Order: sequence, then structure tokens, then C-alpha cells
Amino acid sequence: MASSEEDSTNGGASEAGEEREAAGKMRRRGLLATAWLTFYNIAMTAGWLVLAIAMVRFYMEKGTHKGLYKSIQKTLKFFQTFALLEIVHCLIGIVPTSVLVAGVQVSSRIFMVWLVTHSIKPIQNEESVVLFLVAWTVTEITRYSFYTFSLLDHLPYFVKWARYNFFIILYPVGVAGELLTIYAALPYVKKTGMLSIRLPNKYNVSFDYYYFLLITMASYIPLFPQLYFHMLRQRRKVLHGEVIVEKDD
Ligand SMILES: CCCCCCCCCCCCC/C=C/C(=O)SCCNC(=O)CCNC(=O)[C@H](O)C(C)(C)COP(=O)(O)OP(=O)(O)OC[C@H]1O[C@@H](n2cnc3c(N)ncnc32)[C@H](O)[C@@H]1OP(=O)(O)O
Repeated sequence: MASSEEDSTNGGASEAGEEREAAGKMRRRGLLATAWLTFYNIAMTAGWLVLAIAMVRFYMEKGTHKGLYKSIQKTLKFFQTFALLEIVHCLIGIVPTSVLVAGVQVSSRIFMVWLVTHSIKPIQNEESVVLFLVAWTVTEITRYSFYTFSLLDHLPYFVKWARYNFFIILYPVGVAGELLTIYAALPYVKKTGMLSIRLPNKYNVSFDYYYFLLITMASYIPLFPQLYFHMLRQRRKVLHGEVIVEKDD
């Protein structure tokens, strides 16, 4: 497997430059933050790997996706909820990712895990759930191993390539899985009135979860392209070295 060093076109000079850049990043971030991020990324890579293995094993043993979500839900909830720390990392400035970009990405996942798939049991066996689970799992194994290897300053070129190419397919697949799952939940939510607050009540407030789901689905239309084009810009910057002047995300 080629390494980032092999990837360089300028041989030794560029290699030394990369090492200086990595050392500079570590100094700016601090030893404690670097140690924490290394632990965090290794734990998250391991967590999503466990999830991937569990999914493959389930499918090989049962030959169906029915029951898959139930069998992996605890691991999924734990690691996806743990990812809330990513917003904290941005807020305290130990990673340079935009709080807004990370916030939209993580909160939409938390929403899918807790307020859709966990709460609406009849949809747990939908094929669309498998679609987003597979997209998320492959993405996260690649992303967290990319961060880990980068922090350790030994990034294999394949991991870098995968981080900035897989998303081209996996992002639309994941989003399609999420939207189809919410869509499948709509009739059940409408029929049961779950998670909704009806008037009259002593607080005089009403909330309709059915319409909330519709609004959430609609919000993918402006938000998803922004995340996708953000990733395409990152791809050009990291893989092709283009200098990109980013507007505030
Ligand atoms: C309440 C309800 C709300 C609902 C809202 C609904 C609307 C939602 C619409 C959108 C829905 C999206 C749903 C998502 C679906 C899926 O995920 S499908 C599967 C495919 N997904 C992807 O491919 C995800 C791609 N996204 C990402 O990779 C990131 O999450 C990102 C934040 C969007 C992009 O990140 P990016 O700007 O490229 O930067 P980073 O990778 O974060 O890197 C920037 C620098 O920061 C360093 N860094 C970041 N994190 C770490 C870390 N944990 N450890 C160490 N370092 C880190 C990174 O190395 C970079 O450093 P430099 O190299 O120095 O720049």
C-alpha cells in the first residue's frame, strides 16, 4: 500500500515539509488534545468496525435484513451518540471543522437514530434502514481511520483516497436511505399521533411530529447540497492541492 510519503511528487523536500506541517499542527493543538483525539478516533474506528462485522455476520447467518437493526441497535446508538463530541471538538477549537457543518451532519444522524429508527419500531425492518446503515458504516470506518493515521503522521494513500472518494456515492446513498425511512414512517406517525402535543392543554402549545418530519425531509433540499459541495471542495483541496477560498459555511 502506498503511503502519503510515496504520494509526494517532490521526494525528500516535500516529505520533510509534510513532517514539519504535522509537527506544527500538533504544537498548535497541544499534546493533551492530540492524545484525546487519537484515543477518540481509534475508539470510533473500532466501534464502527464492530458494527460492520456484526452486520455482515447477521446477514450471513440469517440471510435476511429483517431483525438486523434490532441486533445492532445498541452499538449503533452508543457510537453515533458519542459522535456528539465532534460538535464539542469544533466548539473548543481542537479541530478546525466548521461548527455548522459538523452540527448539521451529527444532529441529522442523532435525529435518525433516536427520533426515527429507535422511536418508530414498525420501520426498523425497512430496506432503507440497511441502506443508510451501510453508507454510514463504510463512511465512518474510512473517516475515523483517516483522522487516526493523520494524527499518527502515517497516512496511507489508499485511506486518504477513500476518505475523499467514497462519499461521492455513499453520501447520496445514505441520504436516500434516510429520506426513504422517514417517508416510510409517515403513515404510522400520522395514525398514532406519536410524539405530538394536541390542543387543548394547560400550556396551550401544540406540536405535530408528522409535520415536523415533513419539514425535516424538506430541509434536506437546501442542506444536503451544501454538505456535498463542501466535501467536493475538500476533495479538490486535499487530493489535488487546489487552494480554495471558502465562504463561511
Ligand atoms: C433536529 C433535526 C435536524 C435535521 C437536519 C436535517 C437536514 C440534514 C441534511 C443533510 C443530511 C446529511 C446526512 C448524512 C448522511 C450521511 O452521512 S451518509 C454517508 C456518507 N457521509 C459522508 O460521507 C459524510 C461526509 N461528512 C464528513 O466527512 C464530515 O462529517 C464533515 C464535517 C461534513 C466534513 O468535514 P470536513 O470539513 O472535510 O472536515 P474534516 O474531515 O472534519 O476535517 C477538517 C480538519 O479537521 C481535522 N479533524 C476533524 N475531525 C477530526 C478528528 N476527529 N480528529 C482529528 N482531526 C480531525 C481534519 O483532519 C482536518 O484537518 P486539516 O487537515 O488540518 O484541515
